[in-house]
Amino acid sequence: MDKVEEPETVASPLPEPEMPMESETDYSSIRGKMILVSPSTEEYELLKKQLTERLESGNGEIIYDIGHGEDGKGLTEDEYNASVATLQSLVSERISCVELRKWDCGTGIVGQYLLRTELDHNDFMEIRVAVVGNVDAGKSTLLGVLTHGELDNGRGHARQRLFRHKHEAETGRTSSVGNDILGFDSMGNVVNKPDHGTLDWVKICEKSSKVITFIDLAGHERYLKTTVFGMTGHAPDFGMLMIGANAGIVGMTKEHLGLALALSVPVFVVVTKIDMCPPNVLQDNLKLLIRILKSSGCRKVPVMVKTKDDVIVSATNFVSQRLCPIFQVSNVTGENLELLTMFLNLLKTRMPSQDDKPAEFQIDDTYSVPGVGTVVSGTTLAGVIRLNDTLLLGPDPLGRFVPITVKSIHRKRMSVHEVRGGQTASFALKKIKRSAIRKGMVMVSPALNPQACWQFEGEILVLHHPTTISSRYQAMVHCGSIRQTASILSMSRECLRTGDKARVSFRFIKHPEYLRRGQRMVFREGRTKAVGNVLRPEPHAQATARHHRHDHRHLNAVSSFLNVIPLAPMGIFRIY
Ligand SMILES: Nc1nc2c(ncn2[C@@H]2O[C@H](COP(=O)(O)OP(=O)(O)OP(=O)(O)O)[C@@H](O)[C@H]2O)c(=O)[nH]1
Repeated sequence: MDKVEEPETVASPLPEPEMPMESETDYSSIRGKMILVSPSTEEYELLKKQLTERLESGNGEIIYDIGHGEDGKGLTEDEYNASVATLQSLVSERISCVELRKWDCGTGIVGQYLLRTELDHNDFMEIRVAVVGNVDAGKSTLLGVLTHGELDNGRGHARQRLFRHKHEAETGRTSSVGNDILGFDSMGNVVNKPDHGTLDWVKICEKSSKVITFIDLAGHERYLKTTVFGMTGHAPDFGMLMIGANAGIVGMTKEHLGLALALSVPVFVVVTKIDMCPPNVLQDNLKLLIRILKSSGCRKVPVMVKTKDDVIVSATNFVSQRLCPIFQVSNVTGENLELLTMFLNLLKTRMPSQDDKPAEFQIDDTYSVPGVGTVVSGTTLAGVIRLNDTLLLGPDPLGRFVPITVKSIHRKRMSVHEVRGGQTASFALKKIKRSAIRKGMVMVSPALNPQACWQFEGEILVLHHPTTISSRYQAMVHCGSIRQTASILSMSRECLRTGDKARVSFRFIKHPEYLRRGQRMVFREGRTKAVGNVLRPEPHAQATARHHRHDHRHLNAVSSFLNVIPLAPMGIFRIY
């Protein structure tokens, strides 16, 4: 296919060396390229210590720059080789050291290595990617191709494999939202090996150092409730927005992009079907996409990912910056799929494990498994939960929390002894009926002394409402895995219209919930949408109002998203 002329893209920014770490040790004496070339014994020890610290703070994985000295110059070939040899000797046996790229920066050679810790066979890093986008964008096909390693025929071949697998896996599923997994070993190789079309999740997890879980949320408007629940309740690290090259930005595309933006989930875009799209159509659709991403509402920096260098730059700057990488792929010819795979391999979780914090687990589903009993699935938000730990489960309809013991733990259907912050898991629980548990409940360490609340104060921004919202208005609150109708008790303004911001006091209508300050929330009913933060949960006994300072920045950013209105196809604000 003819390459499409570059539309008004933003050039890939030049790679920045990683920021120096905050550390108690003074590393200034080893900050220089020549040190890695031939370090003294003392310098070598400092390098080793620095590397260990960086790996720890990077959750077992970092990208190591070679040749970025203080003078900004690169290395000669010999110096580069000596530096690589030093690096390889610095890392222990259990750390893989893989060259990502090596290039001449004009003043010499520089390079980047991926260092990744090999984990025990029942441990792996976990990245959750929410897959959003309109129906027919090629989502099931892409997931089928990525996870089964076989290209599509353009008539649904890859999709069939995925569906068959899903059907077969049905009995062992751990979440009501469809999931697919892609495992990478410590060297960054894909470990998925379908056996007669079927993927064994336990085998994948055992061989993986990193597992990408795709949370399938894309689809039709009538499933928007599920999409919102998935984006709030499943705590995705990233959003993958799928767009068909021919169709462009249609249907739910903007709605899903807006939702990710409102919830501060970094998004990358995958444009599929480039093999069957006339170049001028592709170019027009990309132009519109870039215009939307760059609009004052989104304020993203779109980057067309065309080379391995673009992948590395995008992946390393994805979390901290406003980058929005855009991939253009074909599931039929396989074009650029290797770039997307490499990008997925380099993604890092946004959720620190926080091992030293008290355990917190949010429940997003419950099951009754024959022979096992009651099983809950969800995400560990902080701390470490081990087999036989006793946690407090609640709140029940009366706002109580009851002690509960963890009988067994599964991560992606694999039996494990513990689970930590940022990881999804399912627990078999002792002596409790499934009917006593509902989505939105939590299991937390007794040290947290959890309190349930019927009421809370939030700060919201109304993204769309046909008329005005006033007190007693009711809508669904989505907050973490909580999904319950709440009624407005009072507001800091008399009434709210599209674009208004206010402090609002809410009351749940059915049962109390466990909320934390600062949690993101979505408030919606039909086409009415608002986003915001929980400012102050009000535990039963504590109704005294306290003054809080708020951070208005995020709401302002989302607020300016309203400027996208003129781009909306029907002239209605359909974007969060
Ligand atoms: N030529 C070509 N066809 C593709 C490509 N990707 C998907 N298709 C075809 O497009 C059709 C729709 O793909 P799906 O994967 O079902 O689309 P979807 O977004 O998952 O749709 P839903 O699952 O219904 O939400 C299928 O017939 C695929 O074979 C591609 O890159 N090139």
